[in-house]
Amino acid sequence: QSPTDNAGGGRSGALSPPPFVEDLQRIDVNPPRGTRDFPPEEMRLRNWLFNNFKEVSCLFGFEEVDFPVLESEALFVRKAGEEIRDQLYCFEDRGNRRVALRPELTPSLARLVIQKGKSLSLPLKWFAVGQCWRYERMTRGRRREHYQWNMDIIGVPEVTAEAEIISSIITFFKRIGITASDVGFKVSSRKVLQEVLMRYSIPEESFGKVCIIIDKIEKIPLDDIKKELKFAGVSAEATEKLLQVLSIKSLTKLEEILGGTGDAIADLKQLFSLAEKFGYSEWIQFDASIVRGLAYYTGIVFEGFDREGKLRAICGGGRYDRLLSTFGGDDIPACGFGFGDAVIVELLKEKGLLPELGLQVENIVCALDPDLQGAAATVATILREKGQSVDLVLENKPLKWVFKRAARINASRLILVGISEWQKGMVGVKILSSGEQHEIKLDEL
Ligand SMILES: OCc1cccc(Br)n1
Repeated sequence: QSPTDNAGGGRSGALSPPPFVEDLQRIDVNPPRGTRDFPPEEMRLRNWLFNNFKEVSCLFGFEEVDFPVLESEALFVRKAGEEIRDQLYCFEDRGNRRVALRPELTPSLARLVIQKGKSLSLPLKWFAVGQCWRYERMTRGRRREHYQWNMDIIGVPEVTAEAEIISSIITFFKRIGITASDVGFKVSSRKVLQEVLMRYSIPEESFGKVCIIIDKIEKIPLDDIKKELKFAGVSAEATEKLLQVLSIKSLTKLEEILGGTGDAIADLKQLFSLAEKFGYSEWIQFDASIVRGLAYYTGIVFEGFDREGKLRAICGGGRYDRLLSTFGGDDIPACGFGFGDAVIVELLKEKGLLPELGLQVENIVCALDPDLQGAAATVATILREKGQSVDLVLENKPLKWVFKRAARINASRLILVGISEWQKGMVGVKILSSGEQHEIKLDEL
């Protein structure tokens, strides 16, 4: 709509709609179900959070990457019964291609690593912050999108990689005021389950599916878990053994049950020893029930939890040494984590740790006379070219309005462009915190 179309609206304030609009239905001005807008205040908090994600990633020497939000559906169609598959936001595009809004970032990362192939020098330390989607029936009123911070180390088979990425998350928590009294990490290894299943000759290809069933152990009745395990080919005896092992909370006990020769125990012992050296032992504990809900994990798995038990898992991750070969690539050992942007904000609210993030502008510049609007623009440009932020008053407004806006935007200085000062090549400056007022030359701004 151009300004001249102003049908009946006054010079100031909202324009009344032109005649043809009346017979249109007003659109729904809310964002689509399960999605969020980020108006300025929410966007400041989001930027604060993401800046901490990125600063920690760079502190650990990681490089930022990103991928399309839209991916081929084939990237996510794993057959292990994962919730992330059941809730895939997928459709057929106008070219009849099956596509999906990514529900996570790791498969895209794996795709890019395969695509780049031999041109990459390992190890890779990549991070990303990206919006991920799920299509969940709104019966539960949950969100359909969130932003995930991911850090991944590709090409390191040793547990030092897992120890490093856990250290990065703890560094993040400490930066934003979260302590080991607020949050802990439950750590286990899928090799624990694997060693049990192998003793009962459960085929390797059932492994991912069994883990997904076990991951639901606190979400559905135990009888349903047993039924699903039976359907997956796990005998009643094997199921009982599995459940017994899953209740173990100490490495010593686990070693008694599994024996001290397997990789599971060796990996976990090494991780806890490295935790000591990194200085974060108080943050982590062994918990055999942790399997995580993604089929592709093959080793150490972990999840961050709030010790008050009020919130869902804050973050989670683990080792995934076989993901690339599922896409036809050569396997490269890898581990990483995902950290969503919603639960952490709930935790910060709970702990009274949300930062105060008001708008801050250094200068508000105002012409005292409509004929000086051009002069005010000149002053604003001089200040901006010096790297100073300026809110330029763009209309002829009473001073009362200007002071009110200056307070709302937390301006430090009010620059008044008046005719008498301007004729001397000067402007009026008012320091808003002290009220002190003086005239200065333009080159002293
Ligand atoms: O935590 C799983 C997940 C994936 C995509 C979107 C949202 Br909301 N949540």
